[in-house]
Amino acid sequence: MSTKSRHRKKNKSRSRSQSVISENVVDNIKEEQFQDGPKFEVKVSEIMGRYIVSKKDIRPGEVILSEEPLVIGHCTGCKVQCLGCYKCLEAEKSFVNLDVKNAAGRCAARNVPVSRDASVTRTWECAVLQETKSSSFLDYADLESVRFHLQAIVPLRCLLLKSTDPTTYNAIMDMESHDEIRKHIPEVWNGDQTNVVDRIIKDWGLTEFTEEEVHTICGILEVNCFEIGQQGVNIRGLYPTAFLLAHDCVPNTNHNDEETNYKLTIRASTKIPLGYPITLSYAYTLQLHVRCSDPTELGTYSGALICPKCKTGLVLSDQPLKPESSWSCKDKSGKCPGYSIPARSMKLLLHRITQEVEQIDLNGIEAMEAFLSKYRNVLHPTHYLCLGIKVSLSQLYGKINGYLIYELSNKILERKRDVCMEILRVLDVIEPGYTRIRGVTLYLTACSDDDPPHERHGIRVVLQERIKDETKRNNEVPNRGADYTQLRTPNVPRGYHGKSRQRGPVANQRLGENCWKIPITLK
Ligand SMILES: C[S@@+](CC[C@H](N)C(=O)[O-])C[C@H]1O[C@@H](n2cnc3c(N)ncnc32)[C@H](O)[C@@H]1O
Repeated sequence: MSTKSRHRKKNKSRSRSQSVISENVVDNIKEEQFQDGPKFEVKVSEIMGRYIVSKKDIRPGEVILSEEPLVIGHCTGCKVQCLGCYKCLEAEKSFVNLDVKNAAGRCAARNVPVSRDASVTRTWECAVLQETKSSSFLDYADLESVRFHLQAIVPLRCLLLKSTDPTTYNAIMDMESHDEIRKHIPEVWNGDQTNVVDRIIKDWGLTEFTEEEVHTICGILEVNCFEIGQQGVNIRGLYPTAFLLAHDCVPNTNHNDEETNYKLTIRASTKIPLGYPITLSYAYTLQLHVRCSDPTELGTYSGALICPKCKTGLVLSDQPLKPESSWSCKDKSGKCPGYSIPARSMKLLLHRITQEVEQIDLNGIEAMEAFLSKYRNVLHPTHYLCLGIKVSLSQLYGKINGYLIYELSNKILERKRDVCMEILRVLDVIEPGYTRIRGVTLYLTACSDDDPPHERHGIRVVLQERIKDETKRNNEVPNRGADYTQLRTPNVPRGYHGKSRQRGPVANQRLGENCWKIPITLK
């Protein structure tokens, strides 16, 4: 099971404290879902629109709602994925050989991508694709172009519901699309025009739909979809009720989707008192930087850099709510002569470092440690880029060949423990309560959530066991050694911090601690 984040709305995000709660209750919750009635009700705020609040005190771990999607399909920015099972097919040789009939990777009848395991005849839109000959536009010699075509599949699925299932279509059309805002963002609006609107109406000839209607569907998908899917299958889904959850940088729920039917279950991660908004984070919490108005990000410093002038002060945003704001050293000791960097230079610097992170091999423990060492004088230790790497390290130490738990030296075990504790300290602030990542990290440190934070040092138990064992071994021969199998890590997706990583060598070793000195040219 994977925990995924919802697409974050980029253009209008305000804090909960700004919301004005109206007494209107929208009565669209399926009461039969819970024996003792729904645990939430819908309210309307002038700022947030509809959102849900708890109708009773909810305990951590309690299921708040569980439902199947109205529609699912390829994400924007998808790979060439099967229309039925969404498996990535880009490695299929048959794509480049258009003479191969019935080859896996391409459906001979409709020319659309289909895996060996899934039949495209089961997908809703196949008849339409066949009738409109839309798949004749697919050029498998140019996979990039095929990817763009696939972006129109979910909008098409939504539009087809208009005649096949008008109730579901109306439920979808009742969601927010933010058309008025999106119209003024050319890269969004024009991208949708080319990749979806023109594709469906002009290329595929489905003239029964208006441009306005297709744009609205694009907006609805962008604002309300959840990213779902597991094991490298990245797709998006629209859910009938879950879309109502408001965003909070420190959410009080977590969610997961099931592998076969993509059923989404939302659980409370903390106690949610009666009448309190039920929230989730629209972005991965570990990647959210600049948490509303607080430049310290609630004291986690997950966006902070270390000042290149005084070497100790932290460089934070001067006005976190303004993306164009400069960043400067906030040293209060008087040691710093003053340091400031414009927003664009900061963005470029982070872009460069992010690219470097993305080059690190998914199992590259040494490369990850080298990255942390290289940037130790540049990025705060809990900067989101370092934290992402540390989440990977916490899972890799003890898990991969050459670093299996019983092979780890005391020093590396201590490193694993320290990394886990650092992650837990940040999670205590930004993702409190019962969440999957907390569970995994606690497991990795072999400690319990009941332990007070300063006593979370389960690996110490292992170290003590080992010392005892080694002492014993010195006295009693032969000895088969301590049994560390209990400490095997659960099967968690690699790089769980949610960032997909490319394989390849760690690039740009030259940057390192001197990266602040590299001239940053702005266009
Ligand atoms: C997925 S929809 C949530 C349901 C929506 N409020 C409705 O009435 O259909 C996401 C939209 O809700 C609003 N929203 C959600 N959380 C918010 C927050 N914390 N502050 C301001 N607006 C929020 C934004 O307009 C956002 O684009």
